[in-house]
Amino acid sequence: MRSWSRQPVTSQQPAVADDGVIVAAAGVRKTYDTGQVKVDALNGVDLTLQRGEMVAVMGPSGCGKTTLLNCLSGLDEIDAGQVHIEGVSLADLSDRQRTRYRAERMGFVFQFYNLMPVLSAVENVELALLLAGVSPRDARSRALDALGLVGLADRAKHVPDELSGGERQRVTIARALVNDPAIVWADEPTGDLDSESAEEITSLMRRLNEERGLTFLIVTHDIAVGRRADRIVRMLDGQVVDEQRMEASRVRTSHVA
Ligand SMILES: Nc1ncnc2c1ncn2[C@@H]1O[C@H](COP(=O)(O)OP(=O)(O)OP(=O)(O)O)[C@@H](O)[C@H]1O
Repeated sequence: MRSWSRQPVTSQQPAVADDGVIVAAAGVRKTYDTGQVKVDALNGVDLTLQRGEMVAVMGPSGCGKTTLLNCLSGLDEIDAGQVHIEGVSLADLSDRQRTRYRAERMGFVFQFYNLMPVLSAVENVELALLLAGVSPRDARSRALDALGLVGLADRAKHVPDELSGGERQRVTIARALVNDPAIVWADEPTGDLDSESAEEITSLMRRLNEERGLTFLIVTHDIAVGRRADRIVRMLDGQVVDEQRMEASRVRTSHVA
């Protein structure tokens, strides 16, 4: 397998900008064109995230939250505007460079886990590392460390079917963390969970944010998640219409492990 390069992804730009801004988006537009209908999902979004922030994106169904997450993370291409992550303009990267950048610098958590059903928890967590050329021994050790961080060291050998919803989501968080990313994008991470598990997952993300300085952008309908964030960004009809700082949210969180 090829080795994993740590060089900047473009020659013109640094891989890491040090002004405290991790995400800078300006005038972002996205239109879905199905052939018959055009949907303006994002209508000029400006958004800045500071390194180490935990931001919740909220708003009614269909207002563009998931589209925003996909466009900011480079999963989807934008039609106008600019997105810089750590000073890197995603538009200046080839598909291959963008994929590599995502793998090296970003983690993802989705509502329905996206775990491989035939793989155990530790195998799910180490998979991306193995694909990136990390040796099996290192990958296993890092995956076990990540499972330890989310309090699941004793479930490493379990397949997803043998885990609760909250435990599965902790595996996806371990998977998102294992490459030591700069930012984690989470789309409805508590959407499939009962309220107790949702609270555990929210506390876990908060703890990882506070203890490891990990930046989170979380798309959510769950106001309990919003209350634990540093900031709630509210969207309507493809635009950011309001931002609310949650001053009291940075309190010590209980450990899940
Ligand atoms: N692949 C697609 N093709 C066409 N239209 C799409 C596509 N994805 C999203 N849309 C439309 O774009 C708009 C924004 O969708 P998006 O999923 O971003 O909203 P959302 O705020 O995340 O909604 P929800 O809270 O229900 O998940 C919606 O009108 C949706 O129907």
